[in-house]
Amino acid sequence: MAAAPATRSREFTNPPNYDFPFHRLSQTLRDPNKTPVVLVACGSFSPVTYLHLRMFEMAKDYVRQNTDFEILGGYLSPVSDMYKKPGLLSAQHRVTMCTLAAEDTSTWLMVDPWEAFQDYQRTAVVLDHFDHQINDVLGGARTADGEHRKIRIMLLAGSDLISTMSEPGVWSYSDLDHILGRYGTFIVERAGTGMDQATESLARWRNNIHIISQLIQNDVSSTKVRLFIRRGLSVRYLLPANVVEYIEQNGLYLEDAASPSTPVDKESVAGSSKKDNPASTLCS
Ligand SMILES: Nc1ncnc2c1ncn2[C@@H]1O[C@H](COP(=O)(O)OP(=O)(O)OP(=O)(O)O)[C@@H](O)[C@H]1O
Ligand SMILES: NC(=O)c1ccc[n+]([C@@H]2O[C@H](COP(=O)(O)O)[C@@H](O)[C@H]2O)c1
Repeated sequence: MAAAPATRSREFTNPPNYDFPFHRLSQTLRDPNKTPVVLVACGSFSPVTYLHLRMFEMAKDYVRQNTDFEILGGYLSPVSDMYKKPGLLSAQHRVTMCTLAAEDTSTWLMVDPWEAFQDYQRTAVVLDHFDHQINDVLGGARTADGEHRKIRIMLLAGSDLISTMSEPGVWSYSDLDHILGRYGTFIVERAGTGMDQATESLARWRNNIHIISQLIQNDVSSTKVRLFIRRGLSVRYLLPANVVEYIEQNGLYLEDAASPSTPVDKESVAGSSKKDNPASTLCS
């Protein structure tokens, strides 16, 4: 297993009026023999879909059947507007849609707006922020006997995101070592990205990489949802009903491109390409 990298700075910049959400975080470990874990999914969520929410359920099943972890909570962390990805609606709308989705469809998912409402933050820093809030500020978890346990933060991602970790220039080595060496990840298989390709060159952290097969293939993507809306097609049952209503009420995604810097014809129903994404060169 890779050696844990040195601890980073614990200085974090919070957006104005920021409070870390923990109303659904369990801080009691049911099984004292297990390692408490919180899952964090980073992404655009423009808009959030049922697939984003299902990733957490898939991870929960996987964890119960294959690991000695116990999941105490899950977070969606929408990326900052400064990420400037094509189709990225304002953070305000994306955070609201994620909150509507999580509150309405789940009992254990929360939305953390920390990353969304400030300058772009690298994923390694986002995970450090969660570690700080959950372990340093909230004090981690306790067993039924009152014994303290540190909660492990782990990244939950689709295989397309993980495959970018093998692309030159997108992630720095030290960030990868921090994310995969110190925290670890659950990778949900995604149509169009082979797992071998996705985990190519990440072998040194293999003990911290858990691969989850999609037993029911579902290839909903935010790109397809945006395209459907622009074409006047229904997106009902691809995302939670209250999110569909919010999109309709606010007339979202009707414009040709949410990002003025990127022509809309770079998006296709087949999915967005990281290579076309100006935000994809993000090494520190
Ligand atoms: N259908 C899916 N299967 C597996 N993982 C998914 C799926 N859709 C999204 N994810 C994962 O969810 C996370 C957040 O994704 P993101 O917000 O980029 O959604 P997206 O649908 O890929 O968006 P876009 O189409 O705008 O690129 C990423 O880790 C991504 O890999
Ligand atoms: N170097 C990095 O930290 C790095 C590189 C690429 C993507 N990411 C993150 O991955 C997520 C990608 O989201 P999308 O799949 O919507 O592009 C975002 O949260 C982004 O911040 C981080």
